[in-house]
Amino acid sequence: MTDRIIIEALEVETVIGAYDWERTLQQRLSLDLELATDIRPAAATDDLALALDYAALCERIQAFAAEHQFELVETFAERLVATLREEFGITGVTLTLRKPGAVPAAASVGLKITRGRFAAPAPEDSGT
Ligand SMILES: Nc1nc2c(c(=O)[nH]1)N=C([C@H](O)[C@@H](O)CO)CN2
Repeated sequence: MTDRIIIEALEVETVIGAYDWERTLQQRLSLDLELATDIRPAAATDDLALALDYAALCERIQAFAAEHQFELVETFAERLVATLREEFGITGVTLTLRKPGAVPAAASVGLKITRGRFAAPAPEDSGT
């Protein structure tokens, strides 16, 4: 299964940074996500209840950003992806995180991680 829900340039505000001055203000992060899913049950029924709801995902990501304060973007990314996988039952997530303005000479800096799997596991060897 290779279907994916995508979320692009989702902006969140959070306290994040390794330096003292960063502990006292909110900074903006921009997030791109690809989330493994099988769209066929939702497509066959036209029923949101059977879909991976991108609006609910965005709301949860905004709440996660508001309720946590990390020093490193690495920690934010790893913990966010673990939370989404656990709460939404998602097998695979790719997250690109950008912290615009962190390095004035760069448009943005950040990271990209993939956790879990996007393809269905290979059928088990029947032994024949
Ligand atoms: N790999 C990382 N490098 C740096 C991070 C980070 O989170 N991961 N953070 C900083 C500072 O907080 C920076 O964003 C302040 O401008 C520096 N390097």
